[in-house]
Amino acid sequence: MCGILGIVAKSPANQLLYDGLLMLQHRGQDASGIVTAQGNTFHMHKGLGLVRDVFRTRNMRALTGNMGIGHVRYPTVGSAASPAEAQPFYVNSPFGIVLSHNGNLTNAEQLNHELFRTDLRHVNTNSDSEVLLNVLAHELQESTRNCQLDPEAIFSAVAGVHRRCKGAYAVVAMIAGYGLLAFRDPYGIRPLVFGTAENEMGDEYLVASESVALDTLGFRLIRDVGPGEAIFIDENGNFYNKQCAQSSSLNPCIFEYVYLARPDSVIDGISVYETRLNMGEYLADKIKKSMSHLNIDVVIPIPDSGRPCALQLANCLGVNFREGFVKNRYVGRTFIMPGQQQRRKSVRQKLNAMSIEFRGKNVLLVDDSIVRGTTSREIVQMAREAGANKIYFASAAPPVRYPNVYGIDMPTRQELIATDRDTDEICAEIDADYLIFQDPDALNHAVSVVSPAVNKFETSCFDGIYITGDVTPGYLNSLEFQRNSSQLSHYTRYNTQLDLSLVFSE
Ligand SMILES: O=P(O)(O)OC[C@H]1O[C@H](OP(=O)(O)OP(=O)(O)O)[C@H](O)[C@@H]1O
Ligand SMILES: NC(=O)CC[C@H](N)C(=O)O
Ligand SMILES: [Mg+2]
Repeated sequence: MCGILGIVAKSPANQLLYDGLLMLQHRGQDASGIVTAQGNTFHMHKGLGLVRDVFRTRNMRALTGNMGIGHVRYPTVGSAASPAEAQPFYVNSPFGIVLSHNGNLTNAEQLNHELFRTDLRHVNTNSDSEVLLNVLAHELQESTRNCQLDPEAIFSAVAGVHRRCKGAYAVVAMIAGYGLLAFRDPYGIRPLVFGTAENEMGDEYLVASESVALDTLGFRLIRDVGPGEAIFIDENGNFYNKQCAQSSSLNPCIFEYVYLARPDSVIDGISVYETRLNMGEYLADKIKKSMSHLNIDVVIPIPDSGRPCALQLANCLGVNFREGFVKNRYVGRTFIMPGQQQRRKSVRQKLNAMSIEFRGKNVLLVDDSIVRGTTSREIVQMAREAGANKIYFASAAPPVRYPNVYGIDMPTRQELIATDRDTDEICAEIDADYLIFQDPDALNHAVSVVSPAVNKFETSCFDGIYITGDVTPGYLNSLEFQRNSSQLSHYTRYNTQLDLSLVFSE
């Protein structure tokens, strides 16, 4: 779930891109990058680390031009420590294309072979996003073989991408000297919205993973890019769009609503915040039925993402809501950090329990989800150390039992705490006195009730159903094998201050 961004503005785009990436930082903490276009020239700066660490004033100055794309990375393949896999990616032919990708291709290996053997293209990293860019480049070359580059040729190239690529992809790309292209896979798994701002010189456009980037940059949300749809905005601000997939159906990833997205974003017409309140309400209903024998003194959220759900849950139960954990605002999201050791250590650095809220009380801790159990294990222990009497734990999502292959980095069953464990066993594993999970139907309802127009979701991590149809047990086994054998390189933690930035423009 990386963050992607694209802008066609009427004045320099560099600061808008930087500010927009800051708003998407929660979607990727490992690498960041920006490419701007001035005429036919791209200016690129990217590197490992947070947005604020990768870009210095001199880098920003070199990013000239009114059009650009950006990326914040949370890797699903390759290595978090590889500066070469930071995005955007660039190919020089045809025309010069740069691309930012959120998602994960499930047939990257096969495409890689095809690109090398048939399309005569070289992919230099382990990134599926570089594969995706080369497929787009090849299809664009084909679609412009006997005609000029125009929106129709571009849309025909995207249709080719849809025919060849499997998995999840929300993409922004720039074609040198032409404009900004954005598209979403035929299932619309990962989010992508666009909006406009009126300028005396004409309309400006912004495309982003989440609407929160539009809000803060002063753009008005127009709508989401549809599943399978592509939009193209030329350098002069002319807008074109087309459905490029032979068949499409909207199935947004439900985990975006549970955890990934910011609560103040609206995805596919659904307010993330509202869904989290609903999750709290539905969980309260379940608690009233199954936990009525337990005496809860206080509801305590696990910051940050557990907060809206916990608040509503406490309201519905009529129990006091208290902030028992203080969050260190300088420590990022732990779930998307690479490496279990780093994640465990960071939970302790990030959250601290105030014993006044715990001592002698029966506390109900509420989080959005339990995935590897890193947070819940530490948190329960901290609550015990702070003197809690009984510790109950509630998760706004059902148990995560299956790997995700669509852009969330949890490809192996062994890493999931719910694998081969029932609720009682998970409860024992995190050392809580009682554990309760949201039911899958209640979660679906919590999201779909906000906008009944969307009633199908990508829910594979909860039910093991992979909607793209190509994810076989054999594929999952090979993913697990690859991950287990490459764990050392994947989980190597890097020093963000090392001079690892790739600078193309200085
Ligand atoms: O069971 P786990 O593997 O620990 O994963 C689940 C936890 O990770 C996330 O928090 P995170 O710290 O990433 O971000 P947040 O501040 O948005 O809650 C999520 O909100 C849960 O707290
Ligand atoms: N989380 C994502 O969207 C990852 C994008 C891409 N697969 C990468 O690893 O860089
Ligand atoms: Mg959390």
